[in-house]
Order: sequence, then structure tokens, then C-alpha cells
Amino acid sequence: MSDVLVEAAGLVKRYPPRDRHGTPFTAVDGIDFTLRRGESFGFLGPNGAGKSSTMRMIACVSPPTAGTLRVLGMDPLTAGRQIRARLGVVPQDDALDRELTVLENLLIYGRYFGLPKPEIAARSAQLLEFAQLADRGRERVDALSGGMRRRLTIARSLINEPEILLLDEPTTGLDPQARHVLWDRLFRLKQQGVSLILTTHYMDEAEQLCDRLIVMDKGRIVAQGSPAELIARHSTKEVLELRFEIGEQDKGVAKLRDAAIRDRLEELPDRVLWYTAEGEAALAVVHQLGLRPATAMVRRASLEDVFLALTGRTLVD
Ligand SMILES: Nc1ncnc2c1ncn2[C@@H]1O[C@H](COP(=O)(O)OP(=O)(O)OP(=O)(O)O)[C@@H](O)[C@H]1O
Repeated sequence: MSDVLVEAAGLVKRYPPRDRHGTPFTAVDGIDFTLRRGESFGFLGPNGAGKSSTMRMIACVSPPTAGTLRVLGMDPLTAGRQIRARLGVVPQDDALDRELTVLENLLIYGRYFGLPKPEIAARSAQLLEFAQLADRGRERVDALSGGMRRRLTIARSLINEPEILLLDEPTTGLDPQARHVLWDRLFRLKQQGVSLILTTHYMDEAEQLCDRLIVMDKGRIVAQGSPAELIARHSTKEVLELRFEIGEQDKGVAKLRDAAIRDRLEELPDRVLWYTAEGEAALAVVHQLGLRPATAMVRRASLEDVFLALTGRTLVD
């Protein structure tokens, strides 16, 4: 069995104009990547980066405009059905049947894959257990919380025992506790050997779940690597984050620029970031300069800093 799960070369997705006067829109602009078995992948980027468009092509629901794409060694244009039988897909919107019960949603999905009835029943029971919904099987989906609905969608996507699970922004819109429950479930799937491919614009999610990341912006790949590699390559180890009182930031930055000539300073509307190997030493300099920021915090660099370095923008505006 090949260890390549997904391979893309020069992959393009262009959408037709929305109206007669419009122009076609290139959402994915010639990207190359290889996803291998045994790792979990994240497409990280802000809204509109082209992450969902890439996922929909991998899920065989949206044909590429140009380039080549192979999923599990097959071409989605000619072998979509065979590929889909081995994939689980968790779309951005849950697409559950809200008028049916939790259990019925699973049963219907099993039938869609043509699985034998006893197998669907046994598998549904296991999946409800896995999704921590065992006592909710007879309730209507309407009655579930957002976090429960997400877990049910994941349970549903596992009915065919997929090798790859595609998740489009799995925790967007969930509260912190529901997100952590979901991460725990996804982590278990990883341990069971399911390869996760997800999109996110949350750096903590990417750091928690992904072994490798593809950072996208405006339809292109701007960097690839493990979270640790990306941070080592594109940021200093530490960051001193300073917030000034309203109207004080410009004066502060002018002084800092003179002091931090060898380091990168990043000015955002609400804070200043000083990229340095030694955050505490930089903070001492801030005090020597006579600056009194409203808050000052030394922290480790994160994927957010990588994104800022690569694109000049933050992940979540
Ligand atoms: N069917 C479509 N027709 C025209 N334009 C589209 C269509 N689908 C997406 N787009 C545009 O393509 C761009 C990329 O969208 P895509 O959903 O792939 O981005 P994304 O990185 O997943 O962002 P998000 O986090 O908002 O889902 C966006 O500007 C979007 O408006």
C-alpha cells in the first residue's frame, strides 16, 4: 500500500463569475503538496485563503480547474465514488437532518454507503459511545447543543471506517469547553490510525492536532512544515508583546526602533511585538528607555507569529 494519501501538483480552482459583468475568481492558485500516511495535516490560513476549496477537491465534490490531484492513488474525476467510500467528510455546516433522531442520522448515512443493516446497527452503537452521545440516540438533533451536533457529524463521517477524515473548520463557533472535548475525540482517532486532514484559522487547533501544516494565503501556499519547524524557521524563540495606552503607541515604537535595530518589530493596531531571543532582556531595555506600557508580556512564539511574518497579517482579523 502506497504511503501517499494525497498528492497535488499545480492544483487550481477557479470559480465562474457570479454575474455577467464579473470575472472568474481563482480561489486556489497552482499549489503543490504531498500528504503521507501516518501524519495529520492542517491547512492553516485566514478566511478566503482557499482552504475549503482545496478540501472540497480532495473530497471529490468539486472538480479541479487545472493541475493534477491524486487521492489514495486515484483521480477524483474518474474514481470519485471509490475514493469517497474510503473518506470521512465533516463539512463546515453540519448538514444533519434535524428532524430525525441522533441514531436515525447515523443509520441513514450507513445506508447511503450501502453497508449491511446489522453492521450499521453495531457500528452506530459504537460511534454513539465514541461521540459521548450514547444516552441521546433517541433524541431529535434539534435538541442537541452545537458541540454535540459537531460530535454527531464526526460520528456520522466514521460510519464507513474511513482511512482519511477531512474536517473543515471542525471547531468554529464552539465554546472553549466543547472545542476541547472535540479535540480529545479527534486525538483518539489519530491514535487509532485515522489520518486527519483539517482546515482551521485557529493556531492552537493546528498546534494540537496537526503533525504538518500547509499555510495558505490568497490561494497560494506560503509555507509548509511541522508547527515546530515553521516557528523555528520564521520566528525568533520569544516575543515581547507590549500594549500602550491610547495615543502612546507611536512614541513608544519610535524609541523601540532605535533600541531594537537588529530585531524585528511588528506594529499592530492594538499592540507592538518585539521578536527576540531573550524576552526578559528586551523588557529590561523597555524600562531603561523610560517606556511605561500598559501591559508587557514575554511569551513563546506561536504559529500566529509565523503567519504574521509570512503575510504581514494576523490569522483572525
Ligand atoms: N462557489 C463559489 N463561487 C465563487 N467564489 C467562490 C465560491 N466558493 C468560494 N469562493 C471564493 O473563493 C475564495 C476562497 O474560498 P474558500 O472557501 O476556499 O476559502 P477558505 O480559506 O476556506 O475560507 P473560509 O475560512 O472563509 O472558509 C473566497 O474568496 C470565496 O469567496
